[in-house]
Amino acid sequence: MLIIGIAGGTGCGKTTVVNQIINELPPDEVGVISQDSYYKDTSNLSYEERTKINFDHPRAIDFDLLASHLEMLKNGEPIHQPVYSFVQHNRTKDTVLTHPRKVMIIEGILILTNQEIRDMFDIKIFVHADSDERLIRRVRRDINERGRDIDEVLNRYQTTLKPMHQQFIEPTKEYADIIIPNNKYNTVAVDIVRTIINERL
Ligand SMILES: Nc1ncnc2c1ncn2[C@@H]1O[C@H](COP(=O)(O)OP(=O)(O)O)[C@@H](O)[C@H]1O
Ligand SMILES: O=c1ccn([C@@H]2O[C@H](COP(=O)(O)O)[C@@H](O)[C@H]2O)c(=O)[nH]1
Repeated sequence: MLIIGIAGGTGCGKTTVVNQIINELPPDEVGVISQDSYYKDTSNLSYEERTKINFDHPRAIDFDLLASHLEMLKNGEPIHQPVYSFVQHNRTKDTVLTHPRKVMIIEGILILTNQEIRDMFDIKIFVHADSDERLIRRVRRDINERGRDIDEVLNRYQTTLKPMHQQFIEPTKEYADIIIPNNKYNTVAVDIVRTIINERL
């Protein structure tokens, strides 16, 4: 199994890059796991309390569960990947049965911050987009797809996203084997990653 980790700040285009990579690959040979699925279960908190959680700090992520799931996949066992709701700020009761594939892609803002997870990756990729570009994309996406308003997105950006990005996410760029510049759509970089995967397949 080839395990690829794709990190980068919110809105840099991780999900888009992953979709471009897997688009022309055989679906039964590639699997995707999102770090977002591994936000800790916070059902013990009220909705109001959950809105105050710092979702951009490594402690928000259940890395133990993610590590054990990756271990299971490596051993050829399927996992029940949790499903997260950005509207409820919590895990749902659903899970997605995820089978081991020849290539597993794990994407998320914080996945390179955890050494145990980092050491499981055969290839580490960091997607870079400038912070103004990421903020513009985040505003659009959170309002259109995640039920937020402009004040919520901008407040969260100033108080949490920006400092957490500087403290935890940007420094993990140094662990990357490949850095993909993604201020514009980068088909060349996507083709290179696809070629590497095809060689393995
Ligand atoms: N290179 C790009 N140029 C313009 N818009 C982009 C680019 N990459 C992604 N986007 C858009 O930006 C938003 C955030 O992208 P997404 O892939 O969800 O980022 P991430 O998963 O890193 O948060 C989406 O609406 C997506 O369509
Ligand atoms: O309940 C939640 C959980 C997380 N977030 C934000 O999501 C991004 C990470 O997702 P990307 O797709 O990589 O942007 C992170 O910055 C969290 O702040 C949220 O808004 N609500």
